[in-house]
Amino acid sequence: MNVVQKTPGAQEAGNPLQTLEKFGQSPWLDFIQRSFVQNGSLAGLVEKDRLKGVTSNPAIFEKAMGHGTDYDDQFKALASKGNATASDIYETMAIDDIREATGVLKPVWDETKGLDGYVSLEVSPYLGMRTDETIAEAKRLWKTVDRPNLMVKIPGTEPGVPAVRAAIADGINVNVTLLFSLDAYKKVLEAYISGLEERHGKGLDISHIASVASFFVSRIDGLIDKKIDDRLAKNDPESAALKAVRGKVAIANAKMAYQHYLEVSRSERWQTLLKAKANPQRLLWASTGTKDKAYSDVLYVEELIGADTVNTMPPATMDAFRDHGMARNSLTEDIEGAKHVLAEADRLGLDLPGVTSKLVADGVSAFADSFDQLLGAVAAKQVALAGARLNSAKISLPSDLDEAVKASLDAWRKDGTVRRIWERDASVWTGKDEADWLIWLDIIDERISHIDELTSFQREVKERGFSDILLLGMGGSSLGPEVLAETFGKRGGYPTLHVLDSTDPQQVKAFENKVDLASTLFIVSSKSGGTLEPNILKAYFFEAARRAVGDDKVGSHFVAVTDPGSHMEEVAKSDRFWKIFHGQKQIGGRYSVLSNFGLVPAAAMGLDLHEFLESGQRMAYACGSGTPPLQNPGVQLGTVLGVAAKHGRDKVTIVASPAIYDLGAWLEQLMAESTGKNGLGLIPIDGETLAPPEHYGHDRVFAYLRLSDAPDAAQDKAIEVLQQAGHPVVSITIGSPVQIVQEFFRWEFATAVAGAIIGINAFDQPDVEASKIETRKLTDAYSKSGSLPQETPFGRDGDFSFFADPTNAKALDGSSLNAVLKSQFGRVKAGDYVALLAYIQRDTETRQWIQTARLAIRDAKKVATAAEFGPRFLHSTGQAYKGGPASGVFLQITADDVADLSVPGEKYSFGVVKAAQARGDFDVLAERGRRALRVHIHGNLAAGLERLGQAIASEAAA
Ligand SMILES: O=P(O)(O)OC[C@H]1O[C@](O)(CO)[C@@H](O)[C@@H]1O
Ligand SMILES: O=C[C@H](O)[C@H](O)COP(=O)(O)O
Repeated sequence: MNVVQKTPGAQEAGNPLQTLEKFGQSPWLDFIQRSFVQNGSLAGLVEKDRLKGVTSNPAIFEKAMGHGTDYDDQFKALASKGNATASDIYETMAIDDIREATGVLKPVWDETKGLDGYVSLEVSPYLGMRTDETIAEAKRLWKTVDRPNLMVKIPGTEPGVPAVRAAIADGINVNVTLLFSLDAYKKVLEAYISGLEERHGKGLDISHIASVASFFVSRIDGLIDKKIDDRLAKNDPESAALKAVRGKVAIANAKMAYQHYLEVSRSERWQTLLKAKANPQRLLWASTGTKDKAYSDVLYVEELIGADTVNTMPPATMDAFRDHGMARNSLTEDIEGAKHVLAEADRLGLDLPGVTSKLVADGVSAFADSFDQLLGAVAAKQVALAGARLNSAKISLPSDLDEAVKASLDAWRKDGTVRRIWERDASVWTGKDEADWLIWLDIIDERISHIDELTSFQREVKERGFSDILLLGMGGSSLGPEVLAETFGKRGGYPTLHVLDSTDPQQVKAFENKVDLASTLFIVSSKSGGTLEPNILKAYFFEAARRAVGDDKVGSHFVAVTDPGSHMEEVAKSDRFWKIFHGQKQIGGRYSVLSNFGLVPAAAMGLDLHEFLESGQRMAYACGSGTPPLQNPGVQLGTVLGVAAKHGRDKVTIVASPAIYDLGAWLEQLMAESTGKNGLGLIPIDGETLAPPEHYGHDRVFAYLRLSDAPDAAQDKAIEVLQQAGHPVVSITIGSPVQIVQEFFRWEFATAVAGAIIGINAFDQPDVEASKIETRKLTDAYSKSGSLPQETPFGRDGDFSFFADPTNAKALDGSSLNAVLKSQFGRVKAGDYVALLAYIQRDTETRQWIQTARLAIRDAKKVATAAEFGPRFLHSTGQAYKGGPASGVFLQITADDVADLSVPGEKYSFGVVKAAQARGDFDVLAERGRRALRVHIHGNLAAGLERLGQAIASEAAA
C-alpha cells in the first residue's frame, strides 16, 4: 500500500481525485488495515485527497489480519485466556479497526451532513443466504460498533434484499453489496425505498439514514471477456462483433443501473420521501480495480463519473487515478452506445444474466472462502499461542485415506457444517431429534457460570471429613467419574473416589468392604433415574449405610445426581438425601461428563474445578463454530474416524499412556453408543497391548493419547513402528493430566462429527433399550415365580455348559469346551472383531485374565478384540455390538455366584439381576443374527477361568 507515499502534489488544487467532487462523485477507499489507520495514512488521504469513505470486505480483512504483525499484540491479549473463538477474535479486531476509521472519517460526516464519511463493515459472509440471521447480524453489528457513520454491508442476494429493507426500516445505514445485475439493483432500490416508507409511516425520522448500492463492475468484464476470448481462440464467425464489446459490457451495465437510479429519483414516490428529508441511496461503483492489464488502470473510474455516486477504489487504482486520471462527466455519456453493447452481448449469446447470477454465487462463496482463510489463520495463531496448554494432534494416514479426509474436510468447510453443528441443525445428522441433544456444546461455559454451587459443595465435603466416596451409576454416569478417580487418585484432604458399576454380587461386596461405610459419601448417579443398576445399588447401600450411621443420618451421606423430575429425584427427596444435583435433560449420558455427572464427583474428590473447566474451555473454543474444519481439532479427529469407518477402518484402537489409561473406557461408550447403529459405526478397541504391524488387518485406525508428562516408551516405539508401516495413526499429546478434560470435549465433538459422516443419529441408543426390555422380562418373571425361566445348554463339558439360540447352536459343536470354542473361532474372518463379554467380578485378576485371553485371540486370528465386563459394557459398547456393524463374534462368559446378595425391597437378588442381564444381552445379540456363544462356568471361578483361558488360546490358534 503506497497511497500516502504517492501523494506528492496532492495539496495542489485539482488533483484528479479531488476533482471528482466537482462531478458529484465521492471517492472512497476499498481498503483497511490497522497500521494504515493508526499511522495517519488514512487521515492523510482524507486531508489531501478529500477521501470521503472507506469500504471493507472479508477478503480485505483476510489480507490485513492474515498476514504481517499489525494485530499481534491485541491478538495475544484476546487469545491468551482461551475462551474466545477465532470469530470472536476476528470480530473484536475488525470492529476496533472500523471504529478507529469511523473516527478519522467523522469530520467528513459532519461536514457533509451525513452524506459521506462512512466506513463499511460486512455482515458475516456465512449468512449470505439467510434473511433472518442477516437482519439479526446487521442489528448486532450496528449496536456493537455504535458509530453514526458506520454502514453495515448486506449482500443484495435474494435473501439479502428483505434484510436490507428491514435494516433500513430499523434505522441502520446499509451498504448493499454484491450487486451485478440491473434486476437485482432494482429490487435493492425498491427495498431501500419501502424500508424508508415503513419507517416514515411510523412517524420515525429518516433524515439520518444513509445507504449505498455497491454495483460491481470489473468482475463482469472478467467473466464476459473470458467467454469472448474463448470464442476468439476458436475463430468464431462473430469475432469482430465480439472484439467490439470486449471490456465494455460492465460499464454499459453500470450505466443502465445509473439510468434506473435517475428515473426512480424523478418518481413521485421518491419526491415524497425527499420531502421527509430522505437521502438518496447512491450507486457505489465497486470492484473498480482493473484486473485485465490490457485495459487502462483507471478504466473503471474514468468511465463511471456522475452526480450522486461513489467509487470505492482499491489503493492501486486510487494511486493511478491520482497520478494520471482524467475526470469527466462520463456516466451519462452515450447511453445509446451502452444499450447497443448490451444488445450485442445478448445477440452474441454472452449471457449477461447467467454471468451476473454466477458472479453473485461466486461472490458469496469467495467471501466465505476468504473468511475461512482468515479464521483459519486466526485459529492457527491461537494454537501456536496456547502452546502446550492446548492438547495437540498429529495425524498420519495412508494416502487413500488422507485424500478422502482432505476432501471431506473441504466439503465441510464449503457447506459450513461446523457452524451448522453449533447452530443445532439436526440435518447435519439424520434430521430427527438431534437438535435436542446438543447442550453439551455449551456446558463448560454454563458450569463455569455456576461454579459456586460446586465449589461450596467441595468445601462442605472437605469439612465433613469423609474418607471415601462411592459413586453408584452406569455408563455415562460412571465412566467419566471413573476416569477422574483413576487419573487423579486421592487428593490431599479429600475422600477417595470409588466407582461401582456392576451387579456382580462379589464385586458389590468387595466395594462394600473397601470403604468405611460410616464415613463414606454415596453419590447415586443416574440421568434418567430409572436405570436398574443404580436403583438397586442405592437400595443396597442405603441399607448398609443405615446400619452404619443410623436412620437419622443415613440420608445426609447420600447425594443424587439426576435429571430434573426423575424417579431418582423423588427417591432422594423422600430419603432426605444431603443434596440433589441436577443434570441437563438435553445432554445424553455419554456426553455428560462435563455436566454435573462428572463435576459433582470431581468436586467431591477435590479437583481444582476452575483449572479443570478453564482448561476444557480452551478445547471447546478451539472447536468453535468459527474454526474452519482444517484447523478445528474436533472436526479433524472426527473426520478421520468417520472417513476411516467408511473405508472399512472402523476399529478405533485406543492407546493411552498408563497414567490416563482409563480414558479408553470412557471413549468406548462415547464412540460405540453414539455411532454403532443401523449396521454402521465405530468399534472402539480399548486396552489391547500394542503389537508389531503384522498383527493388524486393514480395519484399524489407532488413536494414541499420549501424556507428555509421563509417556510410555514402549507405546511410543510401537506407535512409531505402526505409523511407519502405513497404519493410520492419530497421536494426541496431552500437556498435563488435568488436560484430559480437553479430550472429553474434543472426542465428544469428534464423535458427533464422525456420526454425521457415517450418517447416523449420534445421540440415541436404540439397541440398548432392547436388552433392557429382555432383562426386565426376566426379572419380572423371577419376581412372579421365584426363579428365572428354565434354559437348556446345547452342550456340556465338565464344569462348562454351553448356551446359544438355535441358529448359533446349530453352527457350534457342543461336544467339548475345545470343540465349541474351535467352532466359534472358526467363524472369525478378517475384518471381524472378537468380544469377550464376562459377567463376573471385575478385579485385578479377572482383568489380567481377560487381557491374556483377548491377546491370544488377537495374535492368532489377527483380528481386533474387546475385553468387556457385564453389565458394565451393556451401557457402553453394548449398543454397537448389537446395532453396529455385523462383524462381531461374541463369547459371553457367565459363572455361578459363590455368594449372592439380596436387593432390599425386591424378590430378586444381585445374582439374579446379573444372570437376567446376561441372558437379555444374549437374546438380543442372537435376535440380531450375531455370532454368539455363551460359556457358563460352574463351580470354582478361578479354576474355570484358567481352563477356559487355555482352551481359548489353543482353539483360537487352531
Ligand atoms: O444415567 P442413566 O440414565 O442411569 O443411564 C446410564 C447409561 O445407560 C444408558 O442410557 C444406556 O446404556 C447410557 O446411555 C447411560 O449412560
Ligand atoms: O465494496 C467493495 C467490494 O467488496 C470490492 O470493491 C470488490 O472488489 P473486487 O471485485 O476487486 O474484489
